[in-house]
Amino acid sequence: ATNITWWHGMAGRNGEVINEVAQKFNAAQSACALTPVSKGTYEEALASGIAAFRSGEQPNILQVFDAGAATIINAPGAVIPAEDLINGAGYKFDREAFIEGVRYFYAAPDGKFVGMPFNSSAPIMYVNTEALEKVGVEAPKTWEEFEAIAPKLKEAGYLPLVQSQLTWQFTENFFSRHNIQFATNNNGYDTVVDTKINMTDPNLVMMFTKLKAWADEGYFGYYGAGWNDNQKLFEDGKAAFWIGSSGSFGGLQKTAQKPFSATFLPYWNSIQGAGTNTFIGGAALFAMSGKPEAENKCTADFFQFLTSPEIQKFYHEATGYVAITTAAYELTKSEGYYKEKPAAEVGIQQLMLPSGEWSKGYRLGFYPQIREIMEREYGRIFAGETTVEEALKTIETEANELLARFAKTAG
Ligand SMILES: O=P(O)(O)OC[C@H](O)CO
Repeated sequence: ATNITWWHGMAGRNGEVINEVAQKFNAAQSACALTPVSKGTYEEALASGIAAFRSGEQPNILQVFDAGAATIINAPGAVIPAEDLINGAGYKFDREAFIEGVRYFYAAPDGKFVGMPFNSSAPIMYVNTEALEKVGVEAPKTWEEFEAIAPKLKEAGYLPLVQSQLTWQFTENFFSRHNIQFATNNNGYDTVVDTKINMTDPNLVMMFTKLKAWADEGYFGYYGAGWNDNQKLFEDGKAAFWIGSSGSFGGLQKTAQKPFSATFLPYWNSIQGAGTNTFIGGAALFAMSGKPEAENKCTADFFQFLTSPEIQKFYHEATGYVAITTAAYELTKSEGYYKEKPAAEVGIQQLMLPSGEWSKGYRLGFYPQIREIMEREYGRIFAGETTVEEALKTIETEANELLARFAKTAG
């Protein structure tokens, strides 16, 4: 068989499921043997993949997360667009088979899929149903409703709110959920040249001012920037709400000590036009160039295998990442899975909420580094070392420097 490798950035339950997907592919045919290799986090997988490409040691397939989209799509000659690879192998790539949210995110400006959509997610709100029943309150749809019930939850001994990613959930998706422009040049999708980020938006200032006030009042817990730093209190049943990835659903079913449900990421009712959809999180798979023909054919076979409704459904149900093709979503629905597990449908429903001009996410260069700046400054806000205004201004200034630098490297 022809051997191909797949570098990824997943751990825990989601890492196990990657191995199961590879086993299914290997069992389904005999021409190709796929080996998945964990490279650590998403950030580490991207960095390893780019470094390996420079030294000619790249894997056949590299998983790249949303924040790395601009980096990989603008890396000259690093990848073969998924669509070209699949069509070149004799399959027919069907853009329309994919749900709308994934159609543009990893695509070139002309709509061609550069990345192969794989694990797509939405930031949703997980709900400790026992806590809500005890206190006699409903899960909030808006942050105003959250503010109204937070004192009651605290009074009953619960930490009202935790989250796992202030960058993705309270920054990038804040702009989507409230339909506010995040960056110039069409949120960066049109060009990398002279693109500037909008971190000093008064609404974002308000969101972080509220989070800090909630933290001071004991309504919100912040335990660090690591994605796993903040979910334990929810798993243990001590927090009422946790904003997490829909892709954490599979793992949470194993770790949650208390029954839970899920609902949409809240928004501010006071912000006009709010309530739009969030954009897809998670990651896509990129076929790296410089590989022999036979290996590329195996990569194409694997990508094609991934689009089958059965594999999609398996992956969706095992992890909580959304079904990325309409056929897989319909298949899952028709089998009654969401009747049994309504929380598993929340992610895709949130992606399918009415969209707005600015709810489509962003494409910004050096974005993993920009997130590091955000994490540093957000940490300083909660440690009381800076004000929200100062922190956001610092992020904006440093991010714009990085964006200008990226425009130069991308030519
Ligand atoms: O936890 P995931 O895989 O849904 O990813 C969340 C973000 O999109 C990562 O940037």
